[in-house]
Amino acid sequence: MASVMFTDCSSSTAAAALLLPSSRYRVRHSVLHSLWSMPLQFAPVKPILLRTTATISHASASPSIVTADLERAFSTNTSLYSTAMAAETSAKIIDGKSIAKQIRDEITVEISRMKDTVGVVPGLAVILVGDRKDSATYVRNKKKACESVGINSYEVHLPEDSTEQEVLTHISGFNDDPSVHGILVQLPLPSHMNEQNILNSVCIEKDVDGFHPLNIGRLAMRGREPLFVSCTPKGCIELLHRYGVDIKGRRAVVIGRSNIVGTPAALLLQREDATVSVVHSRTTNPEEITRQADIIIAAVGQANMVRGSWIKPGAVVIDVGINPVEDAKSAKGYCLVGDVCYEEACKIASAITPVPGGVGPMTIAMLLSNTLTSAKRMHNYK
Ligand SMILES: Nc1nc2c(c(=O)[nH]1)N[C@@H](CN(C=O)c1ccc(C(=O)N[C@@H](CCC(=O)O)C(=O)O)cc1)CN2
Repeated sequence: MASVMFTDCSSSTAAAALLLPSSRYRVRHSVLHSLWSMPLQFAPVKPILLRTTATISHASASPSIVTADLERAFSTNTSLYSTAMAAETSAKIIDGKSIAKQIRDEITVEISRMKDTVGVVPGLAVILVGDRKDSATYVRNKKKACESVGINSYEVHLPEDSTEQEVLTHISGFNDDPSVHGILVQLPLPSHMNEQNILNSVCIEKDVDGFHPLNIGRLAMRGREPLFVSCTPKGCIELLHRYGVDIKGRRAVVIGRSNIVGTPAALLLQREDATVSVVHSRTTNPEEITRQADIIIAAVGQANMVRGSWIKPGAVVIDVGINPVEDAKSAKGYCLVGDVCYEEACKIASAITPVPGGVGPMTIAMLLSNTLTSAKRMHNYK
């Protein structure tokens, strides 16, 4: 369970203790509050280059992105570049919801082609343990997304007090089942379970979440290829590609160093030839480091932590955070905000993901993409 913050960026660290579904990738607020909220001077610098919308619509037509990890959605040698918008104009919105829809459409076509050609239908097994409402919602959305593209889904829902061994037994069954091409265990797991043991037991050929240490290890090594890249970081990079953001040679800052987002996001950016810094709860002067970045990926789980003054004019901002904040105007009494103070950032960045509707939908789209990749690989289908 997570606390609810206030929507106003200036009071972002004042938590009101209401009980709500947890935000993702949560870190200890008390540590972050003191270490991350020191004000810094604003220093204007050069904006990053973005391709124009003409290139983006070209990108939309390409189906190639779903066929291989990190494959480029479109050629990078187009000369349609423009300088980013000036600081006083609003940032371009990086629309994860619509890109995710495009990707689902591309996957639907691929799956139908594979079924018609070799008679194989990809299968995804999902294991959910416990009664967290947010996890149940994510699993439901994953099942719906599978249905929408033609992937078979198999769900095991275990009670909160299940044993680790029960989870391992189900994983072992799915590891041996040829109709299952992808296995995922919804996180977080109940605290009495050893997450590491459980994630290690998913066979790497079916590790569509990309959480197995061998897949993460391969991602970290030059000359090695992971079989799968975890879905949220992969979705972040996919958004940058599809919006024509140059990564090569750029300075990137990843805020947060979790195993499932921050660390793989930093590794992916490095593979794309960015110069990468990771800012975390023990970083001194996080604002100063972040303000040098052309590309920022914020994945820390603290509402509105990244203020406008942290952002270099023209930078591209990918906000992974999904944090509930108090909102009297909403029927639910809360709304979702990111780790970045959107109202400030959109005046300074050249492009930014919204929350909701940014990275979140991409996580599920990338899961579908990984499941398709897995089925193709197992059946040697191009
Ligand atoms: N096994 C895994 N566990 C978890 C993962 C994961 O990738 N694999 N990631 C998160 C949760 N998650 C998927 O599992 C996820 C979170 C959020 C969204 C999403 O679409 N968010 C929407 C807003 C949703 C809302 O209204 O509540 C958005 O940002 O627009 C999708 C998937 C932790 N666990």
